[in-house]
Amino acid sequence: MTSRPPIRPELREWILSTTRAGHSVEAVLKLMLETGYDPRQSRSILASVLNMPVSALDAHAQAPKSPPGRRTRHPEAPCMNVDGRRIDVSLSVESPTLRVLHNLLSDEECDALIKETTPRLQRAKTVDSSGKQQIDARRTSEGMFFTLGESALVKRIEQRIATLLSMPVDHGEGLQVLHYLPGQQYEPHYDWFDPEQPGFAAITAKGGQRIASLVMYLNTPEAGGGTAFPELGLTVTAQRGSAVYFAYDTGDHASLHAGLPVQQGEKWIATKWLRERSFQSLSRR
Ligand SMILES: O=C(O)CCC(=O)C(=O)O
Ligand SMILES: [Fe+2]
Repeated sequence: MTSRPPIRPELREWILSTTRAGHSVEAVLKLMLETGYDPRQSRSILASVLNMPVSALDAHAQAPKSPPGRRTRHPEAPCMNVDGRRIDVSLSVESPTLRVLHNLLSDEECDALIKETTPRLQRAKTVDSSGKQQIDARRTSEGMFFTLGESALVKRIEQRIATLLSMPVDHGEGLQVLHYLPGQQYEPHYDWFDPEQPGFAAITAKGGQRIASLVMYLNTPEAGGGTAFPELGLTVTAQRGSAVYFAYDTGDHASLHAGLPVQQGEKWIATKWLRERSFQSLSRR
């Protein structure tokens, strides 16, 4: 293992602000070389700050431009036939783009996902402005991430989502499962990453921006626990096997949403976030 040299905070900040301002990785490397950094050192520093392997950096630097971002296909009422299932679209909103879906998952799939998750729970984390996972007081649930295609069940669900939204599986982040107990909630937030945050370049270096979310309910809480969209005055009821899908552009404030406090019983959800570009390699699947 090679240990990485410490990176001066001013240099880190300069790299982040320069890439955030739209300069390519190649241009940043060129500037570093001109300032006197040696080629190997600059690549290693840049890869570390942008949180990507040096090999990905090389591929990035050679690529003339990122491919244009893709968008999900929005499910259409009254229903979509996917994977031998009839998925009902019971509510459609156009701004923000939002769909309530019934029968996305079977009862058996919901129960099996909860069972696979239970031994691996820990306090849910959010991504901080530098791209690191952190415990967040706004989110009091417990949760965990599956890797892409981690189990046969996860793979099946991911494939169903990919077909439903017409988006390759590798544009998805790993499935996140959250567990809320009475009083626990997820306060209002956006799922897209804020370009004003210093870590934006690092968070979006792989996969680009988030473009859509799918929150799947794995059980029906006895009371509370819906997903609220305050800008719409809408609360989607958490119901086993159902889901809320919403798509957004960067800066879309109408997509503000919250997991309301569970009042009685518990709440289990699985969330799939979609990126505009390929987010991960499928080589291990
Ligand atoms: O718990 C909910 O209903 C919403 C979850 C959510 O917003 C998220 O996982 O990003
Ligand atoms: Fe969210």
